[in-house]
Parts: sequence; C-alpha cells; structure tokens
Amino acid sequence: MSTKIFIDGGHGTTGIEIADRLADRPELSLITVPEEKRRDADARRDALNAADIVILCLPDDAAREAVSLIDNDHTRVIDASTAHRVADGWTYGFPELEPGHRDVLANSRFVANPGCWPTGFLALVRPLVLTGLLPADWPVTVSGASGYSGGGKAMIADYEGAAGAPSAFLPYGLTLAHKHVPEMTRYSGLAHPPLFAPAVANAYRGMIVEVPLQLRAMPGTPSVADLHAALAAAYAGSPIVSVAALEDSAAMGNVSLEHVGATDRLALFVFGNEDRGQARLVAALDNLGKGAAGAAVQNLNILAGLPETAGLRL
Ligand SMILES: NC(=O)C1=CN([C@@H]2O[C@H](COP(=O)(O)OP(=O)(O)OC[C@H]3O[C@@H](n4cnc5c(N)ncnc54)[C@H](OP(=O)(O)O)[C@@H]3O)[C@@H](O)[C@H]2O)C=CC1
Ligand SMILES: CC(=O)N[C@@H](CCC(=O)OP(=O)(O)O)C(=O)O
Repeated sequence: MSTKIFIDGGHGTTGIEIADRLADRPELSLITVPEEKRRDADARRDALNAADIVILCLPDDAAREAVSLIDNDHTRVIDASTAHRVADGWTYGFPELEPGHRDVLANSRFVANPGCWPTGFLALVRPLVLTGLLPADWPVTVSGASGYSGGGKAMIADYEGAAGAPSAFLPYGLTLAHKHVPEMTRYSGLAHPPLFAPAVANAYRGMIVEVPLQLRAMPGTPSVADLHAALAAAYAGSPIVSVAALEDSAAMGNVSLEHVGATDRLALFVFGNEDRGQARLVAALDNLGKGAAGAAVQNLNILAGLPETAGLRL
C-alpha cells in the first residue's frame, strides 16, 4: 500500500521542489489541492486529514493553522517553516545532528525541518561541541550568503521584477535577532546565541555558511587537523554530507555559492592556517536542497521507513 502525502503550500517555491522529488515514486501517492484552492481551509482540512504524512511549505502562521486543522490522531507532519523548530512536542528534522537522532526522528509524529542557515551552521559546529573541541561557551560567529529564492515568492519577485535586483550582495539581519538564531543555539549545544551575519546574493539558489575560528585563543588550542578529523568522523559514510580532505581544501583558491549546484548535497570544508592558528569552517549547500526540499524528502523517507536518499538529487 502506498503512503499518502499532501504538500500544503505545494504551489510555492519549496513545495514545487518537493513535488519534483516525489515524482515517479510508486511507493508514495500525492494528494493535491488545485492551485485556486490553495488557501481554502475546507479543501486543505480534507487533504491534511486524508494524508499519512503532510509536508507544510507555508508561512509560519499558516503552518500553525494547518496543524490545528488536523483532527485525527495519526497524520504525521513535517513542517518546513520556522513555526515549530524549538517547540515542545516537535523533533528537529536534522538526522545528522548527533548519533541516535535519526532513530528519534523515525519514531516522531511531528517533525520541524531545519532552516537553511542552521543546516550549514549545525553541520559545522555540532560535532565540535560534542567532541569538546569547541567549548560550549565560546563566542561563535556565523556569516555567509544565500540565493534569493531563500526568501520565497516575495523575494524572487523583488529580484526578478522590472526594477531589477536590489543589490549584488545585501547583508541583512542587522538587528541581530534573525529567526534562525534560537534553533542554531539550541541544537548546537552552545550556551550563548551565535552572532549571525547573513547576506543575500543576486543568484537564484545556493548558499555558503561560514564559521571563522581563532584557534590560538581557544582552550587546548585545537589544530586545523583536529577540527577536520572531528567533522570527517561525524559524517563518515554519509551519502549526503561530505567533508573535503584537508589536502583538497588546501589546494582550493575559493569556494562558490553554486558549489553543490541544484542538489541535496551538503559539502563541508575546513580551511585553515596552522601557523596563524586560524580556521574558516565552510558549508556549501543549496538553500532549496538540503536547506529545504531535500531535507523534507529525507525526513519523509525516514518517517515512512523508506531508503533515506530515495528521490534526492545527489
Ligand atoms: N525558500 C527557501 O529556501 C526555504 C524556505 N523555507 C520555509 O518554507 C516555507 C515555504 O517557503 P517558500 O516555499 O519559500 O515560500 P513561498 O512564498 O514561495 O510559498 C508559500 C506558499 O504558501 C501559500 N500560502 C501562503 N499563505 C497561505 C495560507 N494562509 N494558506 C494556505 N497557503 C498559503 C502561498 O500561496 P500564495 O501564492 O497565495 O501566496 C505559496 O504557495 C516557509 O515557512 C519558509 O520560511 C525553509 C527553508 C528554506
Ligand atoms: C535569503 C533569505 O531571506 N532567507 C531566509 C531563510 C530561508 C529559510 O531557511 O527559511 P525559513 O524561513 O523556513 O527558516 C531568511 O533569512 O529569513
């Protein structure tokens, strides 16, 4: 019997990407609502309750409303919005977070898909906190650039409208209160919020997330090789997350926003200078891939007991 899936918000940027990844999968059947009824609460309620698993690709308030429309005790939910990422009763949908987390996810009814920025950040930082190389109270900074599709239909219209792109490179989050900081703090295990300095680039998709570290100031003075070894061990054998060999990253002159292309891969790098005691940890991903749709499909596979990478672009 096939697993019934409904994507609420299926006509938006992330919803369309997810539907593409679910096409040609006979083990799944997609329940759809016509585009003109995408905001019709009755049509959505019917679809939400008919599904085994729903994926919410909605603004936060609409995601909360969708959950309230579910009046049965079995429909499982994967929410791509920010609404439930640090909420009680929800499991954070980053299977790679720490050993054992995938099993917790597999048995969860309510799953919050991570934000695109936290995906890169947590992949770089969580293993270092777990191994003690990065003290939990260390003042961590995270910066980077995202493609403009990260802002959904509204930002796409801004960048592709008649007036043209607002800028080639646009730092934002200048109040230092970006909505991703709570999930970055909680799931990294850091005692204090990281200083988050994001920017939007004039490119449709793609993302670079960077955490610079002054190693010589850190307790125990970890080496670049220590950091690399911890990340390589954390993701050994992963079909999705790769850690470039130190000799390969040492030979690179740059790393681009488009590094993984339109895929669901997450590529990690440790750039560093042992003499200077400095490192730049970098994650390259697609904000719409592992940063959104790829992660949602990976979580769907885990919930449904299907091969974890089925339908992913790797
Ligand atoms: N884009 C990205 O890279 C990422 C996005 N996300 C999150 O995923 C969610 C979806 O984002 P994204 O696809 O980019 O957004 P879009 O704006 O592209 O799509 C949102 C969709 O939801 C529909 N919608 C809005 N309000 C309601 C409502 N009240 N009831 C029913 N449908 C509604 C919209 O319809 P209409 O056309 O009428 O507005 C649209 O089809 C957001 O929470 C976003 O923060 C998470 C990670 C990355
Ligand atoms: C470029 C851009 O604006 N990106 C979005 C994040 C996209 C994302 O991860 O979505 P969630 O809203 O579901 O967390 C932002 O910074 O708010």
